[in-house]
Amino acid sequence: MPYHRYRPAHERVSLPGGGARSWPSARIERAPLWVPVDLRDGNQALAEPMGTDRKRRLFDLQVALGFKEIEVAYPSASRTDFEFVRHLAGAVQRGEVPEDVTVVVFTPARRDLIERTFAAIEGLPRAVVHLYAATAPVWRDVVLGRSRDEVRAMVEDAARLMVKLGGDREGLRFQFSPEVFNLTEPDFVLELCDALTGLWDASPDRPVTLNLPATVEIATPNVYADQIEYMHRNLARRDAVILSVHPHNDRGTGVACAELAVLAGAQRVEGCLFGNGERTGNVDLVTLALNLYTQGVDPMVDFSDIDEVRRTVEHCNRLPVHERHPYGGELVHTAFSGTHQDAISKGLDAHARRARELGVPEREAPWDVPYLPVDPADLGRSYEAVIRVNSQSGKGGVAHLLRAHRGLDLPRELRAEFARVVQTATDDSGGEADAELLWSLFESAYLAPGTDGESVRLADWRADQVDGAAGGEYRFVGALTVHDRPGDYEGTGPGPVSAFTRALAAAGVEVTVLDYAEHATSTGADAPAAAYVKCRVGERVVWGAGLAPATLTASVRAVLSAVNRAL
Ligand SMILES: CC(=O)SCCNC(=O)CCNC(=O)[C@H](O)C(C)(C)COP(=O)(O)OP(=O)(O)OC[C@H]1O[C@@H](n2cnc3c(N)ncnc32)[C@H](O)[C@@H]1OP(=O)(O)O
Ligand SMILES: CC(C)C(=O)C(=O)O
Repeated sequence: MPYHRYRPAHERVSLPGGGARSWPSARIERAPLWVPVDLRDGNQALAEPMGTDRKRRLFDLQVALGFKEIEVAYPSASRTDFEFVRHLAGAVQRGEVPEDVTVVVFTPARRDLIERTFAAIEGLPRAVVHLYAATAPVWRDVVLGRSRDEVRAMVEDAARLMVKLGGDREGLRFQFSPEVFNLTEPDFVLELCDALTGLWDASPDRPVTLNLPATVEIATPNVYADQIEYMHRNLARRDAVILSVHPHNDRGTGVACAELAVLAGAQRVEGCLFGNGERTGNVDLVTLALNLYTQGVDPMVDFSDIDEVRRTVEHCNRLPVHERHPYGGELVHTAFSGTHQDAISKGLDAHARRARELGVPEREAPWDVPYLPVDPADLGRSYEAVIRVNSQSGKGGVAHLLRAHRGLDLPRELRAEFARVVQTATDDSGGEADAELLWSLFESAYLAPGTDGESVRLADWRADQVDGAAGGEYRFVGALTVHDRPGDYEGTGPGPVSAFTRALAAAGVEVTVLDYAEHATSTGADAPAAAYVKCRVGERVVWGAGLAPATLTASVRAVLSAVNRAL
């Protein structure tokens, strides 16, 4: 590959004086103003641009999520976009749009198109008109065919026209974007931006937005951060400027660029939900906002039902969101691999314990669960999807699903044993074992023994305490069929389970109980009981399990399960 055709970024952009920087040691402690541009920049990247219905649906979603400034159209580009702005003007007048929401419309620096843009926003009480022009050398030379001075004149003419058409209109503000800011000479951008804030008479009461796009990402994010910090330090009328950024994602570092830009002084970030947009997309606002959220900073937007947001965005864009997309992808909170599942399962238990100790609901307790940077419940997701089992899963994941779906808390050794049963099944199928399949594997491995066709069957049994016996002896009496030979047997022991093993011994089946556990499968007096026993049966050591309304019955079934598994 002829890599020598490409030039490194430091040869293409350099800051006067090398660029002083304070951003490396800064922290983001509050959310910038997020401005979704899905309805303009995102829309212009779609094979089938949105009509009014889809645009309105996405706009309403963005309002509901809490965005306060929303770029809605390029009204001079098409009738659809013009009409959408007219539609919104009606919606605002009907009170359908909250008063703290401002719409932004986008225009190139061309007289006819600017006039059309102003016609579109007629009657809108609050709006930002966003002017853009290409300023980077290649664009000046190749696209516009204009020198720096000619570009400056073009931009200033456009800016003056905007003042003429709406300069004294209350509720109207102006925005400027030097296209491909990150490839434009810093002194030229500064010159243009300062000229515009002068021309538009930017003031703290009526600030101008200067939006500095990484139209095409060309360098590592630290370079963009330096460029933004340079502007932040050198812009005139800084207190009358809202410094905004608009990163694209050509190098896959749009999020990093936006975050470093905010560290460097940006106050506003334009992007799209789930990163739709030209080529590799605009920076993803969902990721940015939730990155802040998971640092304990209020993101000022609400993604508590992330799946609904994703579905709406997919519907409006007619594009899928990748399953691995940060925060919102279908699989991002799911672990298939054994050690991750084990850690998550232990982490969720520890979290529940911590909440109990602190006396707070689980949703309020500090979050520290391995492999899950965010509590899926905060995004409207259930824990059910967190652990999914396939052949790469281990005992932790298998045990978690049995506990979550069936209330079974298997002893550690039994977990390992059952995990091998599951792995054999998933290795054979090559697929996933969902909660239903796990249950049926557990049933046939542990709960089915003792039914018809098994080596040892038990019918009509009783286990009673023997009156007056020292230490409270038990007697077990039952009809046992061993290898198809029926008989009535009894045994006594210090507990009902040992009395049962003696009855089994009387029937010729030698069983020693090595370990035992039991628990209720849910809360409440009627909760069915689960019992687990580890037995030596002849030469073999096996686990058995039993479920029943009463603990004693569950224990007897567990012993029978072990015996039949061994035989
Ligand atoms: C980085 C960005 O996202 S920029 C926004 C990009 N978005 C879009 O282009 C979507 C909407 N665009 C459109 O519908 C059309 O391009 C229109 C209606 C704006 C203009 O259409 P046309 O007049 O047919 O021009 P065309 O689409 O070929 O655009 C190229 C012309 O625009 C000029 N141009 C490009 N950017 C600008 C600008 N910011 N200001 C003024 N003129 C510009 C080019 O120099 C070229 O002019 P030329 O024909 O004299 O060489
Ligand atoms: C902000 C505008 C000009 C834009 O969409 C870009 O540069 O990517």
